[in-house]
Amino acid sequence: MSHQVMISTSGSVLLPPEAISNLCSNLIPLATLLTPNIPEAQHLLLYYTNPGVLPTAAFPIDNINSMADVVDLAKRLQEKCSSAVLVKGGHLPFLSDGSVARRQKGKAFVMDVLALSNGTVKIFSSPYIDSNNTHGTGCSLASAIACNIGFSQPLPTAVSNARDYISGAIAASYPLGKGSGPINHVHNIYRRPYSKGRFFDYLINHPRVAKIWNDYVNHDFVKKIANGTLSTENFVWYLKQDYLFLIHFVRAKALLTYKGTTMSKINECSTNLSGAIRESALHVRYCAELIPGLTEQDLESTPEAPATTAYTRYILDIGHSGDIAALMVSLISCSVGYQVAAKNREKEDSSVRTSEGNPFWKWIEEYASDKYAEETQVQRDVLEKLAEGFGVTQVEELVEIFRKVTEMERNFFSAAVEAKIP
Ligand SMILES: Cc1ncc(CN)c(N)n1
Repeated sequence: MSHQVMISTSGSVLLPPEAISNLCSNLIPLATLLTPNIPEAQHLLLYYTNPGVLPTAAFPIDNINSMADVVDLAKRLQEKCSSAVLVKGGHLPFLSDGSVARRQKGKAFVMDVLALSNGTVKIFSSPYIDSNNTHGTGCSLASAIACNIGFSQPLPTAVSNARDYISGAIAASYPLGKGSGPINHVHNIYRRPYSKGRFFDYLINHPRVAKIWNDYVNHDFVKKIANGTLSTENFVWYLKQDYLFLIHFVRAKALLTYKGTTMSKINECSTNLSGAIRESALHVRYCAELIPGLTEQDLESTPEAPATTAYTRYILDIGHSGDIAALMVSLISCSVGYQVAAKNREKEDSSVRTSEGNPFWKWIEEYASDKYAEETQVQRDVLEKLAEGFGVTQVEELVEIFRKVTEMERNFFSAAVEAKIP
């Protein structure tokens, strides 16, 4: 890793032109990622387009008027140098409508644009923190990304986690010395390994979980639902097993409600209870549509498949032996995973999915719906609030619970694809 500041936060050009050309010819070709601020990105782009004319002063940032301009800058620079490029927007906060905030900093977001060498672009956004103590932000961000890459995180995850770390470090900084104070690098040393409001993201990106989560939310079963190639028999097999699953899921939710010791917690948990009951009624209707004459009693008397037994008993066991946090974590992969899985398929184009005339498409619509999103959001909010008080060992135990249930979700989908129906 090398970190070289070309243009400081205050706009001073810190590298002479010869050094910039050296940087571009010798160092940048070796880099995995460049992390320029906007003036640096403009300087570098100019060098690549016309190496003979290197300005000695920074560009005025006024010529960037929208998010699209930053995306364009990142993409053009990425195309010129072969490494990925993260253009940092800390100098130029945006409003939520994508326009430049200029003097309305309180309402603004910091947007960073990552242009990857495969042509994709990712935009990261976080609330602008109004602080003078931002000294060393750029160097620390680059170092944190490098550390995360060292932990084998994919580049977008490494960037996202490093940004969280930096936001926490700015929020927890002190005005030390004269002028801009430093960010607080040790802000999370004795604390939790995730920032406020990001516990769920921490879970799904955890090295022991990430692959299983990805297999689950991009499972062939859901792909086959989305393109209509699943057999009706396998879909009905799944609906029956899922109906049995939901019985125990609702029981576990009831247990969660029981564990709530304040009226507001009881209220939040019971909202979700009715959501799961609504889901099971939907399954009964689906089954009756696909196989006329099939009743709720038929669903109830279906023998449980091993994947159903394993998953439901595990959740109920956590419900009996664990606390409210453990039970919430054991239930959240189920709720949010379906939403992500359905959304992943819904956003694909018609060459991969078939919504018209596809008897299973309603399944995608249900789990990608705003109603379902509202229900999952309530659960996420409750969990994030709880996560503000988790201890270090507790976090490790919760990761393991989440890993297990996510694996069981994946296995449940696999069982539905693989079921041999006579
Ligand atoms: C097994 C399973 N997981 C999740 C969901 C969505 N609540 C569900 N219905 N069934």
